[in-house]
Amino acid sequence: MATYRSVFDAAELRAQFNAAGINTKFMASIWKYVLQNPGCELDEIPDLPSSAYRLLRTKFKPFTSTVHSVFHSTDGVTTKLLIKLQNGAFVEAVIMTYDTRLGKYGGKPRLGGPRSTLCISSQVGCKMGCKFCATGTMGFKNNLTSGEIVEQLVHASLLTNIRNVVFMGMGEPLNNYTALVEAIRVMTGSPFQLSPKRITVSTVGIIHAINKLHGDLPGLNLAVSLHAPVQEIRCQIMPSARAFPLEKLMTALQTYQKNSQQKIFIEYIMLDGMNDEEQHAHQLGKLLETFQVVVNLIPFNPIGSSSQFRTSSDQKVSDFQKILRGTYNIRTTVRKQMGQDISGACGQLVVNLPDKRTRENTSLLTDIEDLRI
Ligand SMILES: C[S@@+](CC[C@H](N)C(=O)[O-])C[C@H]1O[C@@H](n2cnc3c(N)ncnc32)[C@H](O)[C@@H]1O
Ligand code: SF4
Repeated sequence: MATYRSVFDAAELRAQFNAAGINTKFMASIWKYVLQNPGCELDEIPDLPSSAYRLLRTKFKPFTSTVHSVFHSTDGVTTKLLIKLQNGAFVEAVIMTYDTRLGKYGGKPRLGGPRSTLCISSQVGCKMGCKFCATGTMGFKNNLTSGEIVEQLVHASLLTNIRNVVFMGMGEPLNNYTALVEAIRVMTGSPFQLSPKRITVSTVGIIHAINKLHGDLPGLNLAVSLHAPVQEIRCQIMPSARAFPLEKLMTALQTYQKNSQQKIFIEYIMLDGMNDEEQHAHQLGKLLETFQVVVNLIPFNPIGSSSQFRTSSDQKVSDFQKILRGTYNIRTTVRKQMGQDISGACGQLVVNLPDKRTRENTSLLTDIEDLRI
């Protein structure tokens, strides 16, 4: 079967247009038309040169991925899209909408609220192998193309008004750097026009990529999955910490902050008895006190009965937060747990076709028209 590139694969489309002598100004109008006419054929797009139609017909598709299924969480705010890629692999994208006007839509959350956030995947699986993460247990399958990354935004935008994008789905975005940069450039350009301030890239701490990030994509938010205040604990739960030691990571973050003049988001999963004691809060406070950061304490989301981890008690989380705030004056928030019942919460994304348990516990929509408003 012939494989096609996504029209949202900007580098490929630009290269092909340049080679054929077609003005690249037509790219944005192609994207706009596809966004407004998601079922269209590329032949229908008006006012393109004939050489562009020939090229599009043979090499490109409006979409290379499809929404296989849509799951609603009973929390009323989380919706997970299971997306099938052209190579047959699946990735997941999660919409969180905080505008939950229930009732009119049969008890389902009404999407389209003003504050929908889309959590996007960058890889099928992940090779970093963090011990607390479901995606990490899959191993690495493949990188997404920039077109496949952008298509997640397009699929979600057809359902609701996406205001923020976070790269916190499956995969390590900085391990797929070229596609990530290309995808974000498309998202921040016409016709999407997302402000870089509304895009957050979350990383386990790939130092060489952090060093390039501000130069390539100024203005976006950087979130770092720190999860431990000392190298020893980090290595126990995140094997990648051996390749990217804490001390060198902090130096890279210092430089990033100096160049970007932006605060950095620090993600810290609260793992019972592992990294949630008072001494850890003080170690973290000392590590971060010279930075402009927001620390986000994340309750651990269960990833299966075999997991060696348990989430910290509310009391421990609250004590930890008090130390960071009170002693070190560090802005510290506690992340809400959402979408657990559809395995749509942080770290629960793993490629799995809808099983019986999931179908029973959630409303599975096979027709995405049900969601469109
Ligand atoms: C799935 S990762 C994807 C982005 C990137 N690879 C990273 O690690 O930052 C997004 C966030 O989910 C967190 N996470 C992973 N497993 C989790 C779990 N079981 N419970 C809560 N958060 C988890 C990660 O540590 C990270 O902060
Ligand atoms: S937490 Fe992020 S880096 Fe670690 S395995 Fe999961 S997706 Fe990969």
